[in-house]
Amino acid sequence: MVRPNQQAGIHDFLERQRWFAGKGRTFTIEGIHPLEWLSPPGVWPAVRVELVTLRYETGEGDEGGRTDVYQLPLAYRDRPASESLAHAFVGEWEHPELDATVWAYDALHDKEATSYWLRGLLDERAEEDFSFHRTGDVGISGDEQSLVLTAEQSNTSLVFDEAALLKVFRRVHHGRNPDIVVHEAFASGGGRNVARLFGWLEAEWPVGDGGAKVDRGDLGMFSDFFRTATDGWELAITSVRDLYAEADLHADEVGGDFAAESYRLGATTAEVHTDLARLLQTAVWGPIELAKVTHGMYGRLDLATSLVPELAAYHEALRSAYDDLANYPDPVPVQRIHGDLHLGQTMRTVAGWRLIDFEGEPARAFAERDALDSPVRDVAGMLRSFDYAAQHLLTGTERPDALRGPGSEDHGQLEYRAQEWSDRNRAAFCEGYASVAGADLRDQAVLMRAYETDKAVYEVVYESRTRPDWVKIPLAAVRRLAGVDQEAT
Ligand SMILES: Nc1ncnc2c1ncn2[C@@H]1O[C@H](COP(=O)(O)OP(=O)(O)O)[C@@H](O)[C@H]1O
Ligand SMILES: O=P(O)(O)O[C@H]1O[C@H](CO)[C@@H](O[C@H]2O[C@H](CO)[C@@H](O)[C@H](O)[C@H]2O)[C@H](O)[C@H]1O
Repeated sequence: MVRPNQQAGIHDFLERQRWFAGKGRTFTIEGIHPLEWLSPPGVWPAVRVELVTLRYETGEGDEGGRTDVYQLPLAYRDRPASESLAHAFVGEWEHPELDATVWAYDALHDKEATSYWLRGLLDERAEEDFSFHRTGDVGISGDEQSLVLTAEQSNTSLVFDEAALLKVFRRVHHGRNPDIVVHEAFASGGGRNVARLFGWLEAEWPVGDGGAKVDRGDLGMFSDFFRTATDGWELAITSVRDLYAEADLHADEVGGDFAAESYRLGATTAEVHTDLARLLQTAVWGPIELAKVTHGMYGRLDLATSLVPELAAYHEALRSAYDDLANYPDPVPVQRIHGDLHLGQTMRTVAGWRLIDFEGEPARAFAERDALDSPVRDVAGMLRSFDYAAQHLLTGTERPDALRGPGSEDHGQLEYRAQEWSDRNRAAFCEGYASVAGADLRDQAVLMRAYETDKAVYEVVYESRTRPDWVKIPLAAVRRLAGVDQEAT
């Protein structure tokens, strides 16, 4: 039974979380299913994972009536915790099993609670409805304290002693999590460009109202933590800032030129694709599969146009990119890919580039996320990302000083430089990719245009929902891809 205080506390807590994808939509909590306790009886905080099923009552596009299951690990205390946990407070309610009034906190922020996850992995703990699986030596003792990563995430990640990372999946589903499938394939088959897998936590829970049917899925993944790494997005935008600071210089003349890194990142991406093709399934698409994939693209464009009316003006021109793909005469090799590749999914370590987060686009149905696809989708995603890195400072609140007040006449010049930075790094990435793959994907212009269009359309919806100031960036790409602005690629 869901108690009113519990329901209200969890509802409000979800709405405040960066990782909650249902923000701004009306939803009700349909059920809360607790797993077995992680903590022993009689110990505070009492800790367990609770699975919250919610239903969107109304919504935009395809959201109405859909249900989602969110993972909420809770730490119950018999009195309020210190101020430092205030941001993780979920609510206060009567707890019949604990026979007490409890103060509930998000357990992942509570250092006294998170050791149950690390110990669970090291001991390969198994209970009736959850089990930890360890795939190798983690190299830590189990007494390490956790830190929650502050990165903007769709999930929540904890670092133990800068040695192990636990990513707790917030939206859970039946079946294997694609991130674990890919890391497991690399762990067993070799391949150096992704984090080493240490293990995962899996569970089962009833579907709907506790009937006989159960879902079985992954709740979290443990991996190597790259302690020396810097996020690719941060590195790229540092280079762009350097360029703006030296607006009289060209992209190849400034100290922070990024092209050599973009080239290496292209080569790493091609290596990852080669490994994925070697380790997991591959296939070749003919006309039937191309009709299916373009059907998805037309559908996403129609939905996006209904959500963001500004797209209507480009609708027909964008469709032509998909028409060309639907009529593509040659077979198209497909394989497992990353699925949501952008600079924020890359990390530069001292030993080279690494790719993270193989879960696919957060807005996509889980059933579609492990579908085979062309590597061109990932390359197109990265090309979009270089465009974002170059453009985002010219947009909204983050404009550099040079674009504010006196001197803002420089805007045209900075726009020109931004385009130059984007072109230079997009080209370097493709050349690096070709150096390993043996083929330059820019030569596959039909595929490249269709996938880049699909991504830009996705981004228009993503930005209009999450960062309206930034929607100009993908809209500019939409105009270019529709042939309205004849800029360089
Ligand atoms: N193996 C790793 N080592 C160090 N930092 C990592 C690692 N994996 C992820 N991160 C950091 O965590 C952030 C979020 O990771 P990601 O897998 O993209 O999570 P999400 O799926 O929640 O978006 C990344 O932007 C990066 O800063
Ligand atoms: O990292 P996630 O899996 O949560 O991906 C989502 O969020 C991304 C933003 O953080 C979003 O990426 C878009 O913005 C990036 C800059 O912040 C840019 O580099 C990407 O090219 C652009 O697509 C991603 O689309 C979304 O799925």
